[in-house]
Amino acid sequence: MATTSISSATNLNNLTPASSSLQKNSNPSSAHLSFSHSSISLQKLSVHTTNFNNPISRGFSIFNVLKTAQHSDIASSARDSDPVIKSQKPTILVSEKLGEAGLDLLRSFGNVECLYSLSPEDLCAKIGECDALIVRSGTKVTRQVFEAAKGRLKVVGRAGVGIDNVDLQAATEFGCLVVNAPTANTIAAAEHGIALLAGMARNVAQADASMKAGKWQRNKYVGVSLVGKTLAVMGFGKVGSEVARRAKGLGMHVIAHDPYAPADRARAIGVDLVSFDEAISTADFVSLHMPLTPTTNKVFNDATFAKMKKGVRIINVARGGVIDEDALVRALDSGIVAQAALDVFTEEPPSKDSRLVRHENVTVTPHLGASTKEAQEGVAVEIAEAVVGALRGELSATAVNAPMVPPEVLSELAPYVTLAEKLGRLAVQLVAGGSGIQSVKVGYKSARDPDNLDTRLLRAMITKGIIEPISDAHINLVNADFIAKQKGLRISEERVYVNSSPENPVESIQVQISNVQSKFASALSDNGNISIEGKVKYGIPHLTRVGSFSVDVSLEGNLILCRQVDQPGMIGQVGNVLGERNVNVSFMSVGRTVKRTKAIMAIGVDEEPDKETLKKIGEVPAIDEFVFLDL
Ligand SMILES: NC(=O)C1=CN([C@@H]2O[C@H](COP(=O)(O)OP(=O)(O)OC[C@H]3O[C@@H](n4cnc5c(N)ncnc54)[C@H](O)[C@@H]3O)[C@@H](O)[C@H]2O)C=CC1
Ligand SMILES: O=C(O)C(=O)COP(=O)(O)O
Repeated sequence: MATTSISSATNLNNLTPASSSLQKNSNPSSAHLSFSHSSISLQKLSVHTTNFNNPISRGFSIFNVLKTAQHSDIASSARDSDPVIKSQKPTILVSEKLGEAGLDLLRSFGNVECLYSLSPEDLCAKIGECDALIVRSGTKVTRQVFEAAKGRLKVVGRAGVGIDNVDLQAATEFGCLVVNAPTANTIAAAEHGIALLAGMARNVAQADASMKAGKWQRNKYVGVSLVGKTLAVMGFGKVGSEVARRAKGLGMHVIAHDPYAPADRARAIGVDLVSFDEAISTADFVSLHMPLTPTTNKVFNDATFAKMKKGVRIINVARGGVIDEDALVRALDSGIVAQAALDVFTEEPPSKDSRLVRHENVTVTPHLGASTKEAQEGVAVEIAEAVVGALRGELSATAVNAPMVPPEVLSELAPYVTLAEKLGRLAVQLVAGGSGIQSVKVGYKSARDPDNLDTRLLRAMITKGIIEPISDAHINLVNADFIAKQKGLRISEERVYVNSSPENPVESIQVQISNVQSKFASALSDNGNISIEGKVKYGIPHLTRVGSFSVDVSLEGNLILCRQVDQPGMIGQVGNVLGERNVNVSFMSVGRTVKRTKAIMAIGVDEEPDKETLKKIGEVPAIDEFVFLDL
């Protein structure tokens, strides 16, 4: 039995329903939940629907979890010719140049707008109309962008590797998935690194400029050889290891520093993994291939240059920010660094009078590492597939800020995901006004080994079900844990082994809200928690227990729960009230603990009964309490 705590709770005032209990004779208008801190009422429970002709409209894809609309050629040509449907297609903004093959793929799915020179203000003004944004390194996707999107932006696709230009924290808070294209430009970046290494060693750029200025300076541009020299690769990931492989081919001795790289991968290429200090102090050439993170920011500075061999040469095709550029100018001036070849800069483009760029021992290129035809086509397709997949509700293998849930797990969990959300929604509607929700316990009964049951999705959906009806938050797999934590909601999970078919990932899900009053006292179990339980039957979510009462109703439409004295004729009496008011009953189920004592009646209704109808139900003599729930 495993219990996972998500967050510790403070008081969750903003999850406090304001309405009071729905005990018998209460004003039926209170049958409609309203909440003290905002104007959100039960009406909010009708799931937000944008409804383009694809599944993102259905609230949770990764978001609503599963793809429901498949993309066929017929469907897409119909969409293209119908102006109404066309306007319902997702809008994908491409803010930097992207390869045609990727654009074609995007166009087959959504309305694609390519706007390549948007100012930050223009981007913020535009983003509220977009479902997806595709950028390269030149667009800063800041918190302001996510704020301006007002919840519409679902995916940011980074057509490349580095995501340092995207505010990931803000993306996560706003429930926006960020995907990148991590593989298609690896070789291009590695080749550019090698080009800079060899070009720098032989002064190719400087000699070229000199000749174009009419000079012939053979003595000035004597270079250094690469063979037998030591190259330190800093960051032994995809690009770094390809640089290492190529440098070995040039006869260099290659060492690498990477705190996270497996030693056997390095050994396989004939590279020694060493400490940071050993790498920088023994190398003749230092090539940078780590990402820009708070840890790597300006990691090459006065102190680290001072540890390097005099006359060292530096190549940077990673990110400008890993170098303190003023310190590099000082190291170049003092001769510690003989030469530098730089593709990337702290500020891009750097200022025209940048001392670093103008330094005679520095070779520069304008962030061209990924800029080969082949890489750009590859990156464009890689990112287009990831963005389209995300918009369809699939979880991308290249998601940067969401847990990976493989497609087979997603499809298996689909009905349980709906069950989880509905149980969350139902449970929160049972909380009485004045109660602050702090702690939710979720129990999964399953025949599966805990390692074989990924509950993140279910937990996210329960969180969604609990929080969305009573706040403005839109919750998905990306932001569920963050928002729960932010709201002081602690969700603990418990998996209980049951001896049933392991074919079913989950036998039942129980949601308990602790330490609260309930507006439907019968929903409280013996331990005082609001407790409901559900199962998936024939692919349809069912409510199977309320408090200590067994019931069996499919979780569709609206639900009235009544507690009454278990006696003949109750179903008929309530049915009559509803029938007279033209409210169609879709199903009914009665559950009791002991014969002829108390029973719970669960009534599914197609229409929402008006106040008068609810009042009349309350007036049926044997009914002790009732509650109307919007699923
Ligand atoms: N100039 C350009 O056009 C391009 C630049 N890049 C940049 O190159 C860098 C590497 O890209 P990939 O190899 O694809 O990424 P990667 O994620 O495969 O490799 C990065 C490696 O850096 C390592 N690392 C992290 N922190 C480190 C630290 N403090 N010290 C040493 N190593 C550390 C990681 O363990 C990882 O192995 C990224 O910053 C990316 O943005 C990538 C492609 C094109
Ligand atoms: O992929 C990366 O990290 C790059 O730096 C490439 O940047 P770009 O897409 O060419 O602006």
